[in-house]
Amino acid sequence: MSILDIAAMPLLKNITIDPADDAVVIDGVSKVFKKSRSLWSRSRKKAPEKEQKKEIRAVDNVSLTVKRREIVGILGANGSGKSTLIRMMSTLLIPDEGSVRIFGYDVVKDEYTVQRLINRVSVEASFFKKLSPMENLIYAARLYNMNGAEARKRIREILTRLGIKPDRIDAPLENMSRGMQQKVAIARAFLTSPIVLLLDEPTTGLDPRSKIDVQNFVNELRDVHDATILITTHDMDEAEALCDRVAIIDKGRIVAEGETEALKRAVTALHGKTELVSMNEVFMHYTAAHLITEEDVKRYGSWEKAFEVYEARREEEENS
Ligand SMILES: Nc1ncnc2c1ncn2[C@@H]1O[C@H](COP(=O)(O)OP(=O)(O)OP(=O)(O)O)[C@@H](O)[C@H]1O
Repeated sequence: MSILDIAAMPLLKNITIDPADDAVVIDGVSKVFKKSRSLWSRSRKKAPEKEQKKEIRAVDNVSLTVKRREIVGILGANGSGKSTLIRMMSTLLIPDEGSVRIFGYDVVKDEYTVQRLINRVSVEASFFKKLSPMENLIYAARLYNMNGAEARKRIREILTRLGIKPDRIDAPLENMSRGMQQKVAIARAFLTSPIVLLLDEPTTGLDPRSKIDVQNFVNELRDVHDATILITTHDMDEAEALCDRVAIIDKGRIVAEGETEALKRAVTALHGKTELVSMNEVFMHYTAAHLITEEDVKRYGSWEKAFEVYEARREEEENS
């Protein structure tokens, strides 16, 4: 029996899963935040106090189904709603509208069962920084009722697989780079039960070699251990290398969905090109193409540059 199969067992006792069920069913989900306006914009707009809050539809009527053993990428620019969606799937936020089901269990009604089925990895992982990766992961293993000696062996194996040198495994976490700490967060998710794994920008800040280590591990989790994986990313190469399917999200809405090859073919045809466009072009087409004019391209020198300027402007407006 492999490391991950054993890890899954104690955690999933008493939960019934039908392997024929879809792993994740998101149905018409929305989430609205109320955000205070900045002092600057308040003084400019001179709105009365009670109108000072603006509503942000972070996730807007999203529906998405993920089959068991699928790797699905959620692609979106900064602030497009990716993390909010992932947080609703992992019970950290309650949807305002719609429902999310994980193997048939509702994230609101069956919160505790869902928490045992999913694992979310994110940069803001909470660790005891004075303790070593091994100590932190042993702590996590205890929470999941794993046997100490077994856990120790598995932790060493996973950390080594992720490229953490043996002498760093027992040294304080606070002395490690952000990228290395990110790997420890990934190891923690792999250590516990990866039935559905939610990876929130898992390789942001990692060097190319480490990115490949993580991507190989993600692939292995699906191929060998039947995990279902959702990944949020800005990295189009990663999406292409890893995902069976992607959903592009813009201002909280899914604007395109499908296999990367099919999306590339569709955008190539829409642009009347003969050579297949890149995933970057697909992304830009669905998120901003209609807003960038020929004049913008001329002014900034290239489509990509014009897109960058557009994104920066959008972020600035949002924060005002
Ligand atoms: N707790 C919150 N309170 C108020 N607004 C929020 C909150 N969380 C997110 N938002 C807003 O909701 C929108 C979507 O944010 P979200 O973090 O989901 O985007 P994202 O696609 O994950 O972005 P990034 O790639 O930068 O992490 C943004 O406008 C953000 O400012």
